[in-house]
Formats: sequence, C-alpha cells, structure tokens
Amino acid sequence: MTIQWFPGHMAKARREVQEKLKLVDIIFELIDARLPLSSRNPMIDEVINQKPRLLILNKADMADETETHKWVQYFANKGHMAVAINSLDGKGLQKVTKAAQEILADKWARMKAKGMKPRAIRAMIVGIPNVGKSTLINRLAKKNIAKTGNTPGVTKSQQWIKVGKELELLDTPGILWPKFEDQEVGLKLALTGAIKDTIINMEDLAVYGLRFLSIHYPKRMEERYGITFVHENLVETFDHIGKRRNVFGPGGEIDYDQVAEIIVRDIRNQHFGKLSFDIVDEQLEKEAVAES
Ligand SMILES: Nc1nc2c(ncn2[C@@H]2O[C@H](COP(=O)(O)OP(=O)(O)OP(=O)(O)O)[C@@H](O)[C@H]2O)c(=O)[nH]1
Repeated sequence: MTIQWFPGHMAKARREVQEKLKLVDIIFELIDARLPLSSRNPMIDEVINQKPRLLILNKADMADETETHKWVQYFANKGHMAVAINSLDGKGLQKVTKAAQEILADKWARMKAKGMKPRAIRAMIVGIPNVGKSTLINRLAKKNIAKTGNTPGVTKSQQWIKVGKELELLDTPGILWPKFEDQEVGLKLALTGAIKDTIINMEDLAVYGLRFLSIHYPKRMEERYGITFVHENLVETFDHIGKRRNVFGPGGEIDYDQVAEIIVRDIRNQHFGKLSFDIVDEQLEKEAVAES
C-alpha cells in the first residue's frame, strides 16, 4: 500500500492552524469516535502547544458505544476532557459548550477577579479530512440562526459563528492529516471511508477487516458469514463467503474481487452493527493512568 503523507501539505496546514491559535481560547479537536487514535494528527500536541483543548468524538452514532465510553474515560485519565457527539442529528452537542466552560473555568475566574467583563468563549475546530468538521460547524451555526432569527439586525459576522451567548466559533476549521504512513492506521481510515478507495487495495482491506472482526466482533461475523475465524489459507474463507453470497464469475468460479468488495461494503454499511476500529486495551488504559 502506498499512501503518501505529503510533508508540504502538512506544513502549510500546520502554519494555518498555528496562525489562528492566538485568536481562540480553546481548540475543539474533532476525531472519529470509531478510531479515536488513528483519526488524530500525531503532531497535534506540538501544533497547538499548550492551548486548552476539548476532544470531540464525532460520528458516535456509528461507533461501538461500549468502546466510545472507554475512550472518553481513557482521555480523561490522560487529563483531556472528551465528549461524544453525532453532528448529523446534533445528539450530544449540548455537552460541547458546557465542557468548554468547564475547561476554561479557572481562566474565566481569573479574568473576573481582574474586573474583566465575561465574554463568549472563542473556539476553533481542527481535525483530519472527512471527520465531520463542516457538518459540526453547520449544525452549530443552525443553532445560532434559530436563536437570533427573531432579532432584527443581528447578523452573523464573517469570521465568527455565534453559538448562543457563550460560544463563538471560527467559521473555517483547521485541517490536519492523520498518520498515513502507518499501514494499520491507513487500513482503519480506509475501512471507515476516510481515504479514497482508489489508493488502497480492496483485497488487503477486506482481509484486514475480516481479521479485525474475527478478533473483536466474532459473533457478528458468525451471524453474517457463518464463520468465527479467518482461515490461514485465505482462499478458503473467501470461497466460503463467496458461496454464501452467491458471488460467481462467468465460468462459475468465485469472484474474489467482488467478495472483497462485499466484505468492505458490509463493514462500511454497518451490516456488522456499530463498530469501533481502535480498541482500548489494558495496555493503553495503564499507560493513560500512568501519564496523568
Ligand atoms: N453518521 C454520521 N455521519 C457524519 C457525522 N458527521 C459528519 N458525518 C458525515 O461525514 C462526512 C464528512 O463530513 P464533513 O463535514 O464534510 O467532514 P469535514 O471534516 O468537513 O471534511 P473535509 O472538508 O474533507 O475536511 C459527510 O458525509 C457527513 O454527512 C456524524 O456525526 N455521524
């Protein structure tokens, strides 16, 4: 698999985020709830430096709830507040402003003690491509329109989106790339549709997906394909799934390309239910507690 992690793009994106840092009080780091580690930019800590941050696990509607819960706890153990949301229907969105207020409570108290007037929290969203940045901004902006719609003369400023009285959001998000060069990260991003299919090998992806299911979701794999493990000889497994799904070529042979596509489609279309591809294991839990 050859996926490039363009250093030029990365440097430019990084500069753009860093230029805007001084405008905001807090960074909303948007990550995919299905892969809370793989969908992060590995250099994010360096990029945002010491700026307070709220981790937002988006697309929680598609992730395994038990895992999402563990991830929120994992980040809390590392000293980062995290909330899980669904930007499409707005579920969990009310937690965003509250969490930001909590994170900045000390700073606000200090400002108040100095006699400064309370003002809205200023935030910027950053995240990898396709993680849902625009969807979240639009969803938050809608909330604003609903709130200010009855007030003539209240117009949205160019650069800031008002979200209620308490929050202002920069209207352009910062894009930061994931760590493409890591083979497994690339496969996970591809399985969730964050990377275009044209740059990955479908069979590799299907095999990775199957192996992942057999380890973490064997029951669901059994329900759909009637197997609980992936045969060492992959042909056997592909034959089995091909027969079960009637995927035959013109000469009556199993069409392996199509089997691979079916497997990937089944995973993406949630035929195995809500899946998380980054799993919190004991090792990670221990590391988080030790770090905090
Ligand atoms: N199921 C689900 N889909 C979502 C959610 N948020 C965003 N999406 C979908 O994810 C896709 C990408 O969303 P965008 O908002 O365009 O992502 P983005 O981060 O702005 O993408 P770039 O412009 O490429 O950086 C779209 O198809 C959205 O409908 C969510 O919470 N749940």
